[in-house]
Amino acid sequence: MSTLSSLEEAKKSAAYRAVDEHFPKNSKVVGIGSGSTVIYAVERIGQRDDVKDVIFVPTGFQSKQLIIENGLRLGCIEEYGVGDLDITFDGADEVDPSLNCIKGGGGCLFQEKLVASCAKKFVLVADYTKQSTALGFKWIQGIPIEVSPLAAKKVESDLFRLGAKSVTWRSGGKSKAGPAVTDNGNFILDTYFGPVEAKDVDALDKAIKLLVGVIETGLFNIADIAYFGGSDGSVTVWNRGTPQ
Ligand SMILES: O=C[C@H](O)[C@H](O)[C@H](O)COP(=O)(O)O
Repeated sequence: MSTLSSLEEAKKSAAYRAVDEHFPKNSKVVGIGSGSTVIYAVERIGQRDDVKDVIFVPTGFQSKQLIIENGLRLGCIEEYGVGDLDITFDGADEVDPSLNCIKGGGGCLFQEKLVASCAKKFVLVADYTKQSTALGFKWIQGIPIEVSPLAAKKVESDLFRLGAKSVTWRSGGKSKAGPAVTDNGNFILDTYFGPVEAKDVDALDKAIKLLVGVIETGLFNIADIAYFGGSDGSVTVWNRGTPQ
């Protein structure tokens, strides 16, 4: 009998199916995202017999460890440009029916967007709690925005001017006094704008990116397909361009 909770089972079914349906034959370079769902994607990839010569590019410390622990070949994003990765698998914090998503709940948004931007295909894996009608409807802790520590105060005031309802400096929690520090040495401002309609996501992303001091936002509009595991073991698939 499985010892996984139904939420973990949901993540696992989504990740396993996404890998089974999309891992490219004869692939050379594959991007690996971060978070708790992508763990199952890497587990499934590690079970394949055609990955010995494939290079896996991580999106931060956690995914680097995942690649190593699953006996896969580790690469680095510094070697690759747009279109050089065959595919990237990654998790998401909230996804709308147009496949816009919020990412960065685990603080890995910058490297995740970088690696996804270099891939020919970007596949999301998530559990059913991430399916949403509009970004910010369910993920109310705010869009993660990675900022240079030097500019955090300045960007915070900019974000309020852009219409943010709240800006929270992500904390290091009990294990670190002061702000959380990303794998890139930056801070994260979790910024809540209220629900963002799909047609407004791009404009909001661009407006935030223009602020001096912003490294990257957790708004992504580059996914090709999303797999959501259900609590009953089912998997729902959302495709770009197909009404959900
Ligand atoms: O920074 C973290 C990433 O964007 C994750 O992919 C995202 O938070 C989803 O994580 P999980 O699969 O644990 O829900």
